[in-house]
Amino acid sequence: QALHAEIAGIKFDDIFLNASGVHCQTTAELDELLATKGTGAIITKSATSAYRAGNPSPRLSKIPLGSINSMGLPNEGLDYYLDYVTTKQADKPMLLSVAGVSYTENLDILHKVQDSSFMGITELNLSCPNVPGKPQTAYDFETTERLLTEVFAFFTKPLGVKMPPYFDIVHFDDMAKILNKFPLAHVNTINSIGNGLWINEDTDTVVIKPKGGFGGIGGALAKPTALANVRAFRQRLNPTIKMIGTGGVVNGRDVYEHILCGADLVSVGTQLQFEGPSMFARLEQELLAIMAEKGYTSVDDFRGQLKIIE
Ligand SMILES: O=C(O)c1[nH]c(=O)[nH]c(=O)c1Cl
Repeated sequence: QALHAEIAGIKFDDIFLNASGVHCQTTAELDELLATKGTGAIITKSATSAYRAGNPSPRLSKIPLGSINSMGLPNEGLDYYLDYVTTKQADKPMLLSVAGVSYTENLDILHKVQDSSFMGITELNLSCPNVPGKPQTAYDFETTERLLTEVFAFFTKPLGVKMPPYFDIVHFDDMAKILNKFPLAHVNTINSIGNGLWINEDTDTVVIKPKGGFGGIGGALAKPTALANVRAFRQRLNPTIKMIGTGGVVNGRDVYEHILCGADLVSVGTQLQFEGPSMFARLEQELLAIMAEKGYTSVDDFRGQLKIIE
C-alpha cells in the first residue's frame, strides 16, 4: 500500500485525516469525513467533560495564506464523542481528541475513556491556545511531565498528545526528553501558532471577537514552523512514538515535505475548513504524482529522508 501507516498496532490505509477541530464537532460532520475518499482516519473535536458553547463569534476568520481562530473549545461533551467512536460502524480508524480545561479535568476525562469500551487511539490535546485565563499545558514543562506521569499510572489504552509549536532548540530537547519517558502512541505537531493578530485593513479592526482579536494561526503561514517541529521531534523521539504532521498543508508538495520530515500521518485543518472534504482526494492525487515522478512506490521510501547540506 503506497500511503499506509501503523500506530499502536492500528493500520491506516491512507495517511490523511482532519486536524481536530475542523469538520468534526457533530456526528454529521464526522460521518461525512468517514465517507470521504482519501481520509485514512478521522479525529473528533477535542472533547471536554461537558458541552461547551465556546467563545462568541466571529471566532474564526480566513486571512491571506491561512486562518485565525479563537473558538474556545466548543464541543458536544465527552459522552457524545465516546458514544460516536464506540458505536459507529467505520471502515477506518477513529481517533478521540480530549482536552480538559484544567489539570484535574484532563485526569477525569482520561479515567472515563479508560473505563469505556473505546479501544482506539486517544489524543490528549495539550495545546489549546484559546481558553481565556488558561495557559497552554504544553508550554509548562513541569506540569506536562507531572500530568503524563499521573495519566500513565492508570491509562493503558493507546494515547497520543497534540503539541503546540516550539521555537527554541532547547525547548525541542527538553520536551522530547519528557515525552520519551512515556509509552506514547504518537505525537501530533503542530497545533495552531497561538495568539496571533490580524487586522481588517478597511476598518482598522481585528477580525475575530474573542480575546481582543488574538487567535491561533493556521494554514500556509504556519508551514515553516510545522515542518520544523515535525523534523525536530522526529529526530529526538523514540522511534516507537509515531508522528502526525499537522500545519500548513495546502497541496501534495506540503504533504510530501511533512513526510520527508518524518510524519507517519498528515492532518489538515485550515485548508479543509475552506475547501471541504473533497480536498483529501486532491491531496492524495497530488502526493501520488510526486511520488511517481520520484520513483517512490511507498511513503516508506522517503519518510524522514530530508537531506541537509553537509
Ligand atoms: O479554540 C479552540 O477550540 C482550539 N483552537 C485551536 O486552534 N486549537 C485547539 O486545540 C483548540 Cl481546542
